[in-house]
Amino acid sequence: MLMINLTYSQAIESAVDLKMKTRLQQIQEDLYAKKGAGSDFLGWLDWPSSLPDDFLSKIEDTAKAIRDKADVLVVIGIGGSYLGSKAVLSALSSYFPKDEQLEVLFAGHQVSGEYLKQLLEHLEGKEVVVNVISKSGKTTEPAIAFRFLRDYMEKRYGDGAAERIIVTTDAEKGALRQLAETKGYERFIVPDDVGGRYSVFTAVGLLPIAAAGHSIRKLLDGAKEAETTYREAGPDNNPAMQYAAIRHHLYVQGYTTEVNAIFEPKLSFVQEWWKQLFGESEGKEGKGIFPASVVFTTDLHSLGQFIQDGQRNLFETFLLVKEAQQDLEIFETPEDGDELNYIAGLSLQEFNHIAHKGTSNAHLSGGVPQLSLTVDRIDESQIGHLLYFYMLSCAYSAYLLGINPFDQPGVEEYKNNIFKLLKKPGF
Ligand SMILES: O=P(O)(O)OC[C@H]1O[C@](O)(CO)[C@@H](O)[C@@H]1O
Repeated sequence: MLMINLTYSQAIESAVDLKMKTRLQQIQEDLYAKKGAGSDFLGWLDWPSSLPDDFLSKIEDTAKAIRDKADVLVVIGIGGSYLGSKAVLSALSSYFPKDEQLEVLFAGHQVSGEYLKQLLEHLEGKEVVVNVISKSGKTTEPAIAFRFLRDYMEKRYGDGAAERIIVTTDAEKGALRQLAETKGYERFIVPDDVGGRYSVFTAVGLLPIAAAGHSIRKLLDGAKEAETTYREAGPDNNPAMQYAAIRHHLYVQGYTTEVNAIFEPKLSFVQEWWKQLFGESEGKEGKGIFPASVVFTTDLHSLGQFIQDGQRNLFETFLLVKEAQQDLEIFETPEDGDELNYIAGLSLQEFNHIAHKGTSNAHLSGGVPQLSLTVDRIDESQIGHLLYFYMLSCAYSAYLLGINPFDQPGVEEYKNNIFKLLKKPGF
């Protein structure tokens, strides 16, 4: 069970006052009645509890088929079609995967010729499956990557390439859907009412996660636990509401940047996913909190200075893990040449807990308001709970700003400019 521990008492006391509680209750009512702005995109809200078993079995069977025939799965996608699975895979997989495990690699999340060329070289001599993911089916970066990967697969496997390419896209629209039909690729659907950054529990996230051998049922159990817990709870005992309320309270006082801070580097892509979720949902109409992230203790030796002493417009949210899955203990040496014997017996996780305490106190005294979210450990169910928690809280947070959490009109601006510069027909 996820715990939210809000360490900035001043913020808690005044953030969730009576007026705020009334606003949160109204948002809750509208959210579940699907009455708020963007309510056509609320498919994710009860998604974990309404997933049919045969859908999950189909994902698991396809995942097994991928593992049976491939050494490498290349997942092509960008934004919400990439970050959800990348976040979960980074959190759950070993830092140094074993050779016999399926290697999951990503493409189409940037446009680097060097990356793509080296990726194609890396695939030589390995058995490959490609999962190309795009809700719209027309995003340029993954389309470019897929053109190269498709060509590679067809040259290498001939007619057999079609059995090694899986498409995840809209049921009806988009160039990718059309291509999948023409070529006879296996298809998974991105539901109409789920936007990219809310799609981690659909086939978008689930297929790559299952292919890597993680339990999607446990992941969804965690999400389901969050779904049911936060659906009923009111502002006094609903951390998803409280996190949104405190962010909002700080925002109106001029704290316009939130720094998400972790001590476990495995969570760094959860931070990247969180940045898209909150940034793309809230950054509109001249409003929004800028989502930033740091990995401690690494960044205490770079950005720590700014957080401690720089411009006072930021607040910090620690994302903490109570128990480490694996740990090491600092041992004594007879000569004590590095002068570390004084901490002999201390585990590295204990070191991080102490580092958190020291950092938190320092930053509080530097005038940085703080929250902390704690998960018991990093496993499928806790990550499922955490991601659902963030999605729900993000909806509350955007509604508190008076913003539609589910569109991204600003993204079109740069896309149109690029198309004009590229002289794309029709632009
Ligand atoms: O899945 P698609 O349609 O390729 O979109 C990828 C990403 O691009 C965006 O539209 C922004 O560029 C995101 O909202 C989305 O997650």
